[in-house]
Amino acid sequence: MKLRGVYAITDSQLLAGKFLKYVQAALDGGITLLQYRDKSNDEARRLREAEKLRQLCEPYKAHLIINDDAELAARLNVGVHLGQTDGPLTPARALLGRKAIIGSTCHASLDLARQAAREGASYVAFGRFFASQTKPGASPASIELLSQARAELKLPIAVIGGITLDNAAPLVAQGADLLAVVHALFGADTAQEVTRRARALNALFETA
Ligand SMILES: Cc1ncc(COP(=O)(O)OP(=O)(O)O)c(N)n1
Ligand SMILES: Cc1nc(C(=O)O)sc1CCOP(=O)(O)O
Ligand SMILES: [Mg+2]
Repeated sequence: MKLRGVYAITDSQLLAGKFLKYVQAALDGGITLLQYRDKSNDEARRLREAEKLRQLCEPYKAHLIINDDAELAARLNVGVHLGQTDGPLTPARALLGRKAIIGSTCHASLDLARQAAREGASYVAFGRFFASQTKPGASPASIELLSQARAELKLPIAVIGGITLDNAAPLVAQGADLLAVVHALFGADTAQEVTRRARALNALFETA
């Protein structure tokens, strides 16, 4: 399975009232991964929404990833993204099986990425590369780190944090495989614009 392209991440506040419509629009735009990121404790709603997203993803062959919650991912037989305080990778891999996509937040640290690779991650994520409206407090990462990581790591590399159509090209040129975006996609005024932006971000991989 090739992990390359646009990695759309949901935001429950930003998508209020248009959640499924905008996700469908992103899928129409050809996203590779969709992350369900909901920071609430409403387990029933989280299960319902994640199930719906899995159904939506299926005909597009896009992969659903659950943020933070390996148990929910196991329940739905989909992937998970784990940050440094979201639980260890090794038991998540044992729980989800060898084929599951498991991502790991590595901030700006090659050491964390090496460790994630040893512990069975499917991809590593570095960020934030630019100022982020979604997560303004995220710690910064530099494009130099990205080229070092690319030279050393065999795993796909996701980049995140304030990524837009205007700033993403250098990240792809330095070896990013996955452009993880919230606002640059789902902050659009219309569903048609979500699709257009997803296509335009995808097109950056064709010229790289
Ligand atoms: C693709 C991707 N990269 C990084 C993150 C951030 O994960 P984390 O540090 O656990 O922070 P939260 O997203 O849980 O607030 C991510 N979700 N996805
Ligand atoms: C969830 C998240 N994690 C980050 C990190 O740096 O680890 S930045 C971020 C938010 C990404 O949203 P946007 O594309 O709107 O900036
Ligand atoms: Mg997390």
